[in-house]
Amino acid sequence: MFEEAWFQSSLLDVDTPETVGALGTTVERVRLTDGAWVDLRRGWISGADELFARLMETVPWRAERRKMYERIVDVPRLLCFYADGEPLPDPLLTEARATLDHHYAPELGEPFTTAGLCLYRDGKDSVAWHGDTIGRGSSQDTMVAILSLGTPRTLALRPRNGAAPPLRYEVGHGDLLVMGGSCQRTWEHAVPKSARPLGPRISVQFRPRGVR
Ligand SMILES: O=C(O)CCC(=O)C(=O)O
Ligand SMILES: [Fe+2]
Repeated sequence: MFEEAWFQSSLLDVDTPETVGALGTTVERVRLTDGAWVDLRRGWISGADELFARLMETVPWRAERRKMYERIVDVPRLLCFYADGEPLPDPLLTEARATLDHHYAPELGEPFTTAGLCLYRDGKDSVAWHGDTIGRGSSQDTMVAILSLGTPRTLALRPRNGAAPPLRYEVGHGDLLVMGGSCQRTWEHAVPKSARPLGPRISVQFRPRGVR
């Protein structure tokens, strides 16, 4: 139902063939404080309408509940996690990951092995301020590469020490944003709720083993 609304308002690129673009010099790096950085590659995947539709359809999206401040609350987005060694839900994501590995392996020193998928059904879905610090990201430099599909949303970043104002990146259909260096432990990120009626967004987070 909600995907129809999004397609009616977009029909962005139905005639464009699905392509995972090159990275190389198309990636723009923004250096943050404390050894954190963000890479941006707008329009990395073109012709991604069909990919979006396939993921909506084929991923076994799950609602989760979590304990927060002594209460059990609904997680405000749907989730699906592909562990190390599990096949990704779409061949285009496998190709995207191979392209990331080719570009980042020299700097990262290891491949991206897991994929976390989030579905933000509308503007009320969100992720609160956090760093991906469940695993090694709490103590080591690492990378988290995020592919955005569907409705553009704001990905906000702020330093944990409060020394700089938050940054806001509008991440759109087919865009790649990579958080690197110390970003998970020295900065936090969030996808804030929006008061505007928004269509759905899918985010695919590629992470190395042991980063969560
Ligand atoms: O949706 C996004 O782009 C970010 C998701 C995120 O930060 C997470 O799942 O850890
Ligand atoms: Fe995160």
